[in-house]
Amino acid sequence: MPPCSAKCGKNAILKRPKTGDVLCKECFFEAFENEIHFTISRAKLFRAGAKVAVAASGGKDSTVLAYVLKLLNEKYDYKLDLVLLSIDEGITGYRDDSLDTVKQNRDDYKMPLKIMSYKDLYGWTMDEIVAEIGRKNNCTFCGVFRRQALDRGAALLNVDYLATGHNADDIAETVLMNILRGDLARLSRCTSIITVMQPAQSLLT
Ligand SMILES: Nc1ncnc2c1ncn2[C@@H]1O[C@H](COP(=O)(O)OP(=O)(O)OP(=O)(O)O)[C@@H](O)[C@H]1O
Repeated sequence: MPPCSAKCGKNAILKRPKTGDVLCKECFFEAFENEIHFTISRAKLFRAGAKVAVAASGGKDSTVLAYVLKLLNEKYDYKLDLVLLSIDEGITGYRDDSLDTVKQNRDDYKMPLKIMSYKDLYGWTMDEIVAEIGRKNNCTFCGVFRRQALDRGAALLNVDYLATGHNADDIAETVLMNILRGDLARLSRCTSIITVMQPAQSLLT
């Protein structure tokens, strides 16, 4: 293994495609957290005292998002009130498992958690919808319902911002999809690895 590019004396464990740096675990964490802090502070993403809902799916992206926002909030004293917001689509064997991870995030990061379910909001679980309409286009319906559920959850919690987690692959996929659709307006807006939105705005932006 080559030595860490940050010259900390340790051996590197990974090479960052973004910069070409080879880094040890500790220096990668530091570089990653510094970049996110730089993005937040340069763009003035949050105002001090704001309430922020982290959209928590239990997957890796939103788990990292919750972790890093909590860490930076404490380290740089953003003065944010952080809460977790999860949507239970009612997909047996999928979301029920990942909600266990979200509950673990709640306990580990000591953040309040609000779970909103399709059943409560719309009267149907996703399993019931699929039983009725079949699997064709079910992901499209589910995505639209989820975005609306997140907006409604954000309004209910009276938050100022809703933060969703996305990685570079997600962004590349979105850019390619927008190119294939010829959607230049959306293409030009796709710039950040963390998308932070006002709850009143559509999550489709
Ligand atoms: N059921 C959900 N409840 C709350 N937030 C969600 C839910 N599903 C997705 N999100 C939010 O939207 C982001 C992008 O979701 P997507 O379905 O693309 O999953 P992903 O890229 O695999 O992210 P993750 O690894 O966090 O699941 C998530 O990181 C999360 O912030």
